[in-house]
Amino acid sequence: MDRPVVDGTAVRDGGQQQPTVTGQDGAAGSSRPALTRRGLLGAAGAAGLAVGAAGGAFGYAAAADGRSGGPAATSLGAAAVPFHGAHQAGIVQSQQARVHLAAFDLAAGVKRAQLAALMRRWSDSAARLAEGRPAADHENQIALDAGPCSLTVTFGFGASLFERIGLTAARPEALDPLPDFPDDAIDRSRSDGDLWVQICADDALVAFHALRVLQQQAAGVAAVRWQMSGFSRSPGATARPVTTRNLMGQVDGTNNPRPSDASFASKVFVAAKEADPAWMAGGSYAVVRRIRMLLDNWENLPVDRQERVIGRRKSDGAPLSGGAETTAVDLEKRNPDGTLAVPADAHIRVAAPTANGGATMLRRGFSYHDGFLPDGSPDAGLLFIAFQADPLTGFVPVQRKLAGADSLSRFLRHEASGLYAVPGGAAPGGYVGQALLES
Ligand SMILES: C=CC1=C(C)c2cc3[nH]c(cc4nc(cc5[nH]c(cc1n2)c(C)c5CCC(=O)O)C(CCC(=O)O)=C4C)c(C)c3C=C
Ligand SMILES: [Fe+2]
Repeated sequence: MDRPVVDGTAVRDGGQQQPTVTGQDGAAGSSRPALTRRGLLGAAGAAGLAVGAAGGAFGYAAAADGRSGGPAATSLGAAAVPFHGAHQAGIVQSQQARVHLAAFDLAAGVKRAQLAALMRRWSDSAARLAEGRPAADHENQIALDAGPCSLTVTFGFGASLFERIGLTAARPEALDPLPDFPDDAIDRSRSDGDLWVQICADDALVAFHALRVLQQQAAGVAAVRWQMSGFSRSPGATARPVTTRNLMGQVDGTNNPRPSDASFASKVFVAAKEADPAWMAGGSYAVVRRIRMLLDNWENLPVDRQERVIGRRKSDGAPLSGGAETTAVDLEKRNPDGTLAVPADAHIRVAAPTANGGATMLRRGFSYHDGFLPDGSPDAGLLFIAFQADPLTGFVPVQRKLAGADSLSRFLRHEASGLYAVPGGAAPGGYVGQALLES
């Protein structure tokens, strides 16, 4: 799982700060200053939104204003991420506490126009829910009283979609199936899919509400193929902003690219002038892998050996070459006995962009735990999610190398896999995928 990448990160992880409305363009400093709950509503009003008529919006608005007599909504509830923008929300923002991933397959015979109507409906609902308003239809009141809780909804298209709606020529080459990697144990029934949705929020009810609304709105057009749920650290759980940990206990996300990096946008998003096909301008490609951790084996390994598997200290995430968590890794550094400080098969050495022709991706994974297997071992691990401008120069070369040379791989099983084209963001009044579906 990976490190928060925008200013909002620090806000979320530390949990002690004021609510924010986080800009979704990902540029450094794109997080807007803290808004009060009244300010949030004021901003919504200024954008021409109908806040406060009935249902969830009224409940939230009234509570926020203190008119309902109940306690005021918290800063966590009031935090909002705009749905509209150049890029979709849910990519550059720090991980929220909860995630639902779902893939949908189109019903037989569904035409392009029906899919366009669904994408419009989904986009409209995602925009409303991200503001703490009720969905336009199929509103079930599960999230009644709650604020938006940093809800983001991100939509993607799988390779199988294009032929189904007669748009084969518009399918990006970058959506060619991922290769099989050594030791993959992929369950295809929990992989792929025509449509992909990533729903993230800092509240479990808010996240499930969005999932249920989208599922019901798709009835007759698309049905759930697979669904997975995950979690990350809750805002306020730590005394100060810190990088989150994964279920192996490692500090995870330190060396993610940051929006302030000069190459960030070109590595993560498809540039408009290079977009091929053109409808992917401002978009990204999401690689999704369900990676089970063999935790019984891992936890039997002494901590000093665990540290050599990753190449970082477990206590604070500092590289074994020295310094603190954010100190640049020195891959040449040697111990007094002449051995490499970061071993040759350490995860961070094998995965590093310098070892993979500059391959870079924005990792935004979540932990999952789905109970215990018959042998008593946890069915738990990482919902690995990586965004990049091109998976052929991002995920693919790195995973190819990891599968052969990474000492972490003997503690992992890749069990499900998906690759999705994530179109650019929608403008108000538009919908995600419009440039494809109305081409
Ligand atoms: C193909 C890409 C990657 C997969 C799959 C992957 C799985 C995976 N990683 C961890 C834990 C950590 N990964 C860390 C760093 C790191 N991982 C990748 C890529 C994949 N990881 C990259 C590119 C990097 C950064 C390398 C660098 O430049 O230093 C770390 C260290 C902290 C950090 O920088 O994030 C940890 C810890 C797990 C547990 C896992 C599968 C379950
Ligand atoms: Fe990793």
